[in-house]
Amino acid sequence: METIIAVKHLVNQFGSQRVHDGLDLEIRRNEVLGIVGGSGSGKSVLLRTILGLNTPTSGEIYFQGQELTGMKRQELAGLKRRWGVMFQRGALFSSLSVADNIQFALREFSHLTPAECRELMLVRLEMVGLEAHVANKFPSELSGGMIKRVALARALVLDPQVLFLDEPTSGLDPVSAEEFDQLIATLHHNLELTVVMVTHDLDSLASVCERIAILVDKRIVDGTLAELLASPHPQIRQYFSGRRAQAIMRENTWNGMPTTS
Ligand SMILES: Nc1ncnc2c1ncn2[C@@H]1O[C@H](COP(=O)(O)OP(=O)(O)OP(=O)(O)O)[C@@H](O)[C@H]1O
Repeated sequence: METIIAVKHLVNQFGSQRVHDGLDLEIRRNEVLGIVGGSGSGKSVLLRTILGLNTPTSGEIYFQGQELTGMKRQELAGLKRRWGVMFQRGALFSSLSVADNIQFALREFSHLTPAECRELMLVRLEMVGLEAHVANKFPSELSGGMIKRVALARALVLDPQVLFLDEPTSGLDPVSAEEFDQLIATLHHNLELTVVMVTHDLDSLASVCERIAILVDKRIVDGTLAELLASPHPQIRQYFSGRRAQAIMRENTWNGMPTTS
């Protein structure tokens, strides 16, 4: 499968703390990649570096073969318009209605008329399973699950090639989290989206992610969930050894899924 984003030889150091040390990662077109790792292992810093929100100590990021690091700001902004990002907790503008939150980037970056923007906004609302009347509400009037869906609609508004999700199911009850996972899987399938999600949610890993990149020893080890569960690496074993992980492994019946007992 074609590589759409490549991270090469990435080093991130804050003072004396080295978070990434020669990290390589390939994101393949049209896959759902889960990024996992223990608390403080550097998942957010990795995501922020790929998104251009953190300047790395050294290393390169490529998008469709073009090196982003060192690219002119305007050129970079043009390329990144093809990326949708859903930050943790939604990060909606609290003073704007749902409609205006979703239309924000459209107004800024597209040449659509206000009527066309509204129409596209309503299409995105429907895509994420929300009814049209939600458009008139404000973030404070929404449930946690609805906020996530609005944030997802906003991330999809410019028709991205790549969708980045930071802890998409955090704070949701198990039923809402499962529904959200299903929504992501459906959108991935219908829109042929490449999806990159940082998550602690083992259900999401099991049900949505086709490949998993785990941060260990300041670098990435990647594979399918089955491959990582079979890994002899002590930190990977430790990450997946909790009772919750064991329960998920028992509940799921993938072909060839090994057990770690
Ligand atoms: N801007 C910064 N300045 C200094 N240290 C930072 C900065 N950003 C992150 N760090 C440090 O880098 C390390 C990795 O942080 P990061 O937020 O990427 O971890 P994480 O894997 O996302 O953790 P969690 O799962 O708990 O959110 C942490 O020790 C953090 O304190």
